[in-house]
Amino acid sequence: MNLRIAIAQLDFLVGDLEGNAVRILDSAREARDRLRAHAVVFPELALAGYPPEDLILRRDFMTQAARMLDDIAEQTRGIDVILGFPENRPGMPYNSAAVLRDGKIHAIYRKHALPNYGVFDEKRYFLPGSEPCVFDLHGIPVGITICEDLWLPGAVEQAAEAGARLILNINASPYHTDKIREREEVARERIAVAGVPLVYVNLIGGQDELVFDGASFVLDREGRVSFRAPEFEEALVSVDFACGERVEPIQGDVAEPLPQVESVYKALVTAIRDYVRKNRFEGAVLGLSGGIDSALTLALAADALGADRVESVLMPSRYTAAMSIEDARLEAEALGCRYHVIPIEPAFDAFLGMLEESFAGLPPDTTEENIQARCRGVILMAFSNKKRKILLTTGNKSEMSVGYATLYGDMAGGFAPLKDVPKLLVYRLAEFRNSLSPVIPERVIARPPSAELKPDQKDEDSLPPYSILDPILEMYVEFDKSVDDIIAAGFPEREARRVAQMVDRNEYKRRQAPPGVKITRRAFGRDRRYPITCGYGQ
Ligand SMILES: Nc1ncnc2c1ncn2[C@@H]1O[C@H](COP(=O)(O)OP(=O)(O)OC[C@H]2O[C@@H]([n+]3cccc(C(=O)O)c3)[C@H](O)[C@@H]2O)[C@@H](O)[C@H]1O
Ligand SMILES: Nc1ncnc2c1ncn2[C@@H]1O[C@H](COP(=O)(O)OP(=O)(O)OP(=O)(O)O)[C@@H](O)[C@H]1O
Ligand SMILES: NC(=O)CC[C@H](N)C(=O)O
Repeated sequence: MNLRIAIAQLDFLVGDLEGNAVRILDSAREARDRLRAHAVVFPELALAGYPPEDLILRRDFMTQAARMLDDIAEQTRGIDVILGFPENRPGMPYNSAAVLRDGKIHAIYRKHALPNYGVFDEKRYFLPGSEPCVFDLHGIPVGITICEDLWLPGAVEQAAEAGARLILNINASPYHTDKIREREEVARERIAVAGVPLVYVNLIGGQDELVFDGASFVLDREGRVSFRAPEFEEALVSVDFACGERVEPIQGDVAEPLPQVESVYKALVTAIRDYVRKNRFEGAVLGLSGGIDSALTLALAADALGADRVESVLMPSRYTAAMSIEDARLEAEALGCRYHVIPIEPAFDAFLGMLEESFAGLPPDTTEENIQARCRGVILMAFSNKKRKILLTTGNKSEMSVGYATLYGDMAGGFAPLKDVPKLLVYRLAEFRNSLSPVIPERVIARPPSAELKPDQKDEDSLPPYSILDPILEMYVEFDKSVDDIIAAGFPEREARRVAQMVDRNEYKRRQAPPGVKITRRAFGRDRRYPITCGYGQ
């Protein structure tokens, strides 16, 4: 006998209980009628979206979630529906999975392992379950587990001991580079002990600082991948199991993991697209300088939203090189995005005039540089207000780490696509995008980066070269290494200490920065929470 299971690798909008319920019912019908599946499996907390955060603390939200689950169950016929939902037991919320069958809730599993590190806060919201859930699916005992349950010994083995011959693990596992390999490795470790095949169903789509990449998969009992869904695409697909003495997955399509730079590019595109769509913006606007950060951000936005929904503004000052304006024009034209040219000199002059008397006798310094960045911020926010387009900031992770950006200037905006992308990766992403079609002039990639806020300014006047800065930052921010560790790894003491100091001192800036999407092991934002006011430092 064969068992057919549909994997629903779909995007659910956080908080949209009604919309998500409709998607679940529509997909269940499609899985039953088109795919002829015995069961359809949705991701973790599909009904609520992930992560629902403090919505879980609201009684009205939890009551409505319970009502929607009953509604879905009532309308479920001819197929088993397995889905994640927030369980409403007064004072005792659980992160649960339900098996819906023939108009009823047939079984419930409560997640055992609640992740409470990195971007996860599940202990703030949920109590841990302790019981296994094994149900009969067309004569096969099937166990359910939820996401983190796979990352620790316990729940999967317990389900197998309770008789499960197949595990369905439902997930909301966010992307970072190399995550597919990590997931499949832990899954392999678990089933090596449990000795049963496993179906892993992941969420897809962008949600604030997170992006979910899908890449759902099936492992046979030996840990071989017999199916893998594509990354960053919705999919409703079936996988078959031959059920004799053993339950064996039948070989299906195995999507190859994308090369790293391409997967980051897709993650950023997905994050921008979903942030704009889910927050109902008409499109996006950004300042286009002729530098690489804004060039890449424009390409990402155009790929995410379509060129006709993205506008750019070129705002030359007295320090802007003619080449920069020319390159910015070429970038907008190559992508087919509308652009406006608005010199900032009149506003800059007006501000200097207004401050002249108060600042008499004080030498020019970064104050004047910052006024230029803030003139641009005012203009860009006007575009955002008038056109209902989100303002994308262009700062990358290297700059955000060391505070090389102006508060209320180039940091003004609503979403920061490159916030977790180190500068050296910005270059690789630009080259990758150009390999699809040339949209960023080669000299923009080749030229040394400059903020163009004073004559002949180069980033390297204020910062170590990115070839030194980025690896130091990776050690300090992503791997929590000490300055001594960094020096021991061969970096100059002066640079190591200076970089660590800049990172520590600029927490206040990052706390005021717009959200951006996590693509590395450790991003700024909910993934790295340091005090602003802090007596510990280098
Ligand atoms: N602990 C704290 N908590 C809260 N606020 C704090 C603070 N410490 C300073 N501040 C405030 O922050 C101000 C300093 O920050 P801010 O006004 O931003 O100015 P600041 O960091 O001094 O200057 C901006 C830097 O970014 C560079 N930049 C600007 C624009 C673009 C780029 C680029 O690469 O694209 C680079 C620019 O060359 C300059 O080095 C202080 O005057 C004070 O008001
Ligand atoms: N002349 C300009 N016209 C329009 N926007 C500008 C201009 N100068 C700066 N900006 C905005 O401020 C941001 C920060 O400036 P900055 O020069 O640091 O970045 P960049 O030019 O994109 O890249 P790079 O850091 O490589 O120079 C730009 O990305 C852009 O959004
Ligand atoms: N939602 C979860 O339990 C996710 C935790 C898990 N370690 C992951 O990132 O895949």
